[in-house]
Amino acid sequence: MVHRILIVTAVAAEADSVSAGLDLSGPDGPEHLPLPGGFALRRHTGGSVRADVLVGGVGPAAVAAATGTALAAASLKDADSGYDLVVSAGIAGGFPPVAPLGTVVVSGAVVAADLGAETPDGYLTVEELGFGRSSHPVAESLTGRIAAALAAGGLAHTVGPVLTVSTVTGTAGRAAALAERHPGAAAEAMEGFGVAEAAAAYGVPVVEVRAVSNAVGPRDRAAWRIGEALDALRRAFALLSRTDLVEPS
Ligand SMILES: O=C(O)c1cccc(C(=O)CC[C@H]2O[C@@H](n3cnc4c(=O)[nH]cnc43)[C@H](O)[C@@H]2O)c1
Repeated sequence: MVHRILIVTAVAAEADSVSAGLDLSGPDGPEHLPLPGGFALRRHTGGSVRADVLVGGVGPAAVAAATGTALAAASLKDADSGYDLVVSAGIAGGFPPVAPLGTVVVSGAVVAADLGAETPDGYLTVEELGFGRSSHPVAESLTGRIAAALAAGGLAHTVGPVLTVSTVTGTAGRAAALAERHPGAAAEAMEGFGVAEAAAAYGVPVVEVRAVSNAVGPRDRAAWRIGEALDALRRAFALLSRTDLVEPS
């Protein structure tokens, strides 16, 4: 049985790292498939895996639109075109000391960290406000398989909540507030929750895989390690392309 995986990144540089890691296509490289809305899939096929890589844009709204488009197009085509798993992938800020620079974070949960309300008594989530949801859990069986593959390849990694924010954290105060509100938070990025909402609408499991390019905290551009993070992302997907990620049904 062919396992069909949709991997969504924010920008082309992240998609390039994922594609370089996926050891699936022949010498001609991945097939390019246009989607409505100006989006496009890079289709990697090999063995029993079909992995479509999608550049979805920065932020939860842009990436939800792109992911929803890919999932809708697949669902309208035929029964074999749907996806078994959606992966939100890219670089991220890591919460020190949980997720150091250059390491990989696998989401134990995909959490919308600023989807709620500030009140004089503190922050309220959308659940506390009485509507919507702010977290998508990820099955331990899935995070366990991913973690085992990364460990087997000697790639340093952490499993923990990955926060989705619309504003990159740039102060120690906000980093501390997020860490207190989300115990064990491993990383923050800007797309996971948008990808997860689209995947949930189509009943497809989701997980986030992030490589840490910077620490969550006071803004320090000189300390960013984007090249190292993109290389860790490539190594992660090289290991994952040899791993059975889809739950047996
Ligand atoms: O200008 C800054 O201070 C700054 C710091 C970190 C990242 C950015 C970006 O514009 C990149 C956003 C892009 O990369 C992901 N990302 C990477 N690091 C973080 C982070 O610490 N917090 C949130 N997102 C991060 C994110 O998913 C976007 O796709 C600017």
